[in-house]
Amino acid sequence: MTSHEKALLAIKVPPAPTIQFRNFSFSYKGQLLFDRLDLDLATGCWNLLLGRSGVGKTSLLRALAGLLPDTSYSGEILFDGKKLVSDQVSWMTQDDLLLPWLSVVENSLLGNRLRAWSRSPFPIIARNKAENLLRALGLGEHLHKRPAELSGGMRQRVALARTLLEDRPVVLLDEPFSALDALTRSEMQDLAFEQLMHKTVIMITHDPREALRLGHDIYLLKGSPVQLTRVSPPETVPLRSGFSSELQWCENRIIAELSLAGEIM
Ligand SMILES: Nc1ncnc2c1ncn2[C@@H]1O[C@H](COP(=O)(O)OP(=O)(O)OP(=O)(O)O)[C@@H](O)[C@H]1O
Repeated sequence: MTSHEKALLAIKVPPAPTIQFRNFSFSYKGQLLFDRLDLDLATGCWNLLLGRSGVGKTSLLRALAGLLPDTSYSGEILFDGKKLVSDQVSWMTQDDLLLPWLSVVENSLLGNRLRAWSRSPFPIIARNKAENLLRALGLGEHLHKRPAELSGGMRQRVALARTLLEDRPVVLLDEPFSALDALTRSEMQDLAFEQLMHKTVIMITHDPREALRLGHDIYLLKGSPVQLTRVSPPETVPLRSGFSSELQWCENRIIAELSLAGEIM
């Protein structure tokens, strides 16, 4: 390996920043979705968001990604006490956004390509890393296929690979495992959890059990404007599994909290 290649591999991702919403209000077409929200998200942890469809979960991710028009919100979202800097956040949206004319590997490296890293002296390293990750995601047989040749679950895994390869300190995941069968879902959760160790992850799910498996912190979004309730999962570390009475109790509590507020997911 050349010294240039060693230098590239030695590049460290900056540590996950603290994230604070301060007095954050957001309206969409006259509907006040968030009203003076104050929220501190745990750094280097998985923060899970649950709530009924349309309550405002994706809007919260959009706000974190810096994608809300300036005129639509007030208040602040602070990363280590400052405004968002580009390259801090990667976002896996509900739609996989794969480009139909690119192969699986090329789609997974889209971020590199857009930043013209593919013209850097190290395209082989990036490509090898992508191919290894895609193999770990069970896509080894499909590296050179186009998205149209893949199932929904496979496409979702390519989108997950692209997000993981971005290697940003803050990762936003909008229902990343929803198209997967139960076994693949559990395997992909394990892999994503390992890959995103020490990053701040904010993930939306409709599945209380998934939230309890992965979450260091769990937030329920209810009502309009949104009220956030924090639910503490069991003391054990994620990836929690099995059917312990404590997990069952927490799952029942989440469902009860959302039903009490008339929230049906
Ligand atoms: N850019 C936008 N385009 C369309 N609708 C929006 C937009 N931003 C906010 N909204 C509206 O804000 C509300 C919250 O939407 P949001 O997508 O945040 O909900 P959600 O909780 O993520 O829903 P789901 O679980 O169905 O994805 C909805 O009524 C939605 O129509």
